[in-house]
Amino acid sequence: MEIKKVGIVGAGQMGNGIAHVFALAGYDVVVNDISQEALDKAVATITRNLDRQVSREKITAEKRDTALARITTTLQLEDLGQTDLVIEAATEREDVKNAIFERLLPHLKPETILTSNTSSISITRLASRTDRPEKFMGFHFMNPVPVMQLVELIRGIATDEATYHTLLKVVENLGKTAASAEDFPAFIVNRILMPMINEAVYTLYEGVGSVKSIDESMKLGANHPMGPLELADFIGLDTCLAIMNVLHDGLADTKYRPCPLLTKYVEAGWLGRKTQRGFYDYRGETPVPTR
Ligand SMILES: CC(=O)CC(=O)SCCNC(=O)CCNC(=O)[C@H](O)C(C)(C)COP(=O)(O)OP(=O)(O)OC[C@H]1O[C@@H](n2cnc3c(N)ncnc32)[C@H](O)[C@@H]1OP(=O)(O)O
Ligand SMILES: NC(=O)C1=CN([C@@H]2O[C@H](COP(=O)(O)OP(=O)(O)OC[C@H]3O[C@@H](n4cnc5c(N)ncnc54)[C@H](OP(=O)(O)O)[C@@H]3O)[C@@H](O)[C@H]2O)C=CC1
Repeated sequence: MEIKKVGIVGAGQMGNGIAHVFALAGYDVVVNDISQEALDKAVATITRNLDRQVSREKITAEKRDTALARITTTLQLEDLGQTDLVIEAATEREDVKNAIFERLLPHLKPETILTSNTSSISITRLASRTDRPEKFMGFHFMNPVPVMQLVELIRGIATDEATYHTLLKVVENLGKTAASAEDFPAFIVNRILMPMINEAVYTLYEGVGSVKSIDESMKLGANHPMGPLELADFIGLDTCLAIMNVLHDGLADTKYRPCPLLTKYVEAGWLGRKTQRGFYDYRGETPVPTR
C-alpha cells in the first residue's frame, strides 16, 4: 500500500517532530490535538526547527516552505479520516490511547494503517481494542525526532507482514533506520535506557551524588551526550514514570520499581523541560539544579 497522507494525534514534542520529518520527506500531514494552544505551539516549533536547518544549510528555504505547506492542524479527530497512516503520539496513558482509537476508528478507511508511538505500552493489547489488529503496529520514534536516526518497529501478535513492510519502506523514505523489537514491556530502547535513568534518580535520592555530579559523571565518564537527569527532563518525567510503571507491572520484578523521588517530582507537576521545572529549573537563562 502506498502511503501519501499521514495523520498524527497529539501535538506535543513527539507529535511535532514526527510531523516535521514526514512533511520534509514529502508526505501530507494532518496533526490533531485536544488543545489549540498545543497545535499552535507545534507549528511554531516546527517552523523554528526548519528555519535552523535552513540557516545551517541542511535544507533550502524552498524545501522548508514546501514542508510547512504540507502540514495542516485540526481539533477534530474525524479530519484524519482520509489518511493512509495514523500515528498516535498522545500522552503515555493507555486509557487516553484507547479512547482516541475508539473515537477515530469509525472515520478511518478500512485499509488505513494505525500505529502508536508509545514508549512502552503493549502493542498487542492496544491493537486488540481496535477493528484492525493486523494493520496495527508500534511505530516508536526517538526524541528529538528530526535528529535521532532510529525508529523502533514493534509488531503485535496479529500484525501482518504487509503492514510491517509498508512501515519499513516509510522509515527508509524518511532517511531513518528501523530496528525491530518484540512486543514486550518498553521494547528495546526504553527497556535498557529507563532503568538507567531510574537508577540515576535513586543515586540522587540516596544522596550518592547531586544532580550536577550525577550528570557530569555520566557525560564525562561514560561519554553520554546528556546526563541521565538532564535526559529525563528532556523526555518528560511523567513519561519516564509511566514507562517504569509499565516495566514494573509488566515484568513483575522489583528491579523496575520507580524511584519515589521520581514519583514526587511528577506529583509536584515538575515534569522537566515541558513545565520549566524538573531536576533542573529552566525559568532563568541557564538551567539550575533543583537538588
Ligand atoms: C523516551 C522514549 O520513548 C525514547 C527516546 O526518545 S529516549 C531519548 C533519546 N534521545 C537521546 O538520548 C538524546 C540525547 N541527547 C543528544 O543526543 C544530544 O544532546 C542532542 C542531539 C539532543 C543535542 O545535541 P548537541 O550537540 O548538544 O546540541 P546541538 O549541537 O545544538 O544539536 C545537534 C543537532 O541537533 C539539532 N537539534 C537539537 N535539538 C533539537 C530539537 N529539539 N529538535 C530538532 N533539532 C534539534 C540541532 O539543530 C543540531 O543540528 P545540526 O547538526 O544539523 O546543526
Ligand atoms: N518524550 C519522549 O522522549 C518520547 C515520547 N514518546 C511517546 O510519545 C507519546 C507522546 O509523548 P510526548 O510528545 O513526549 O508528550 P507531550 O506531553 O509532549 O505531548 C502529548 C500531547 O498529547 C496531547 N493529548 C493528550 N490527550 C490527547 C487526546 N485525547 N487527543 C489528542 N491529543 C491529546 C497533549 O495535550 P495536553 O497537553 O493538552 O494534555 C499533548 O499536547 C507518548 O506515548 C510517549 O511515551 C516516544 C518517544 C520519545
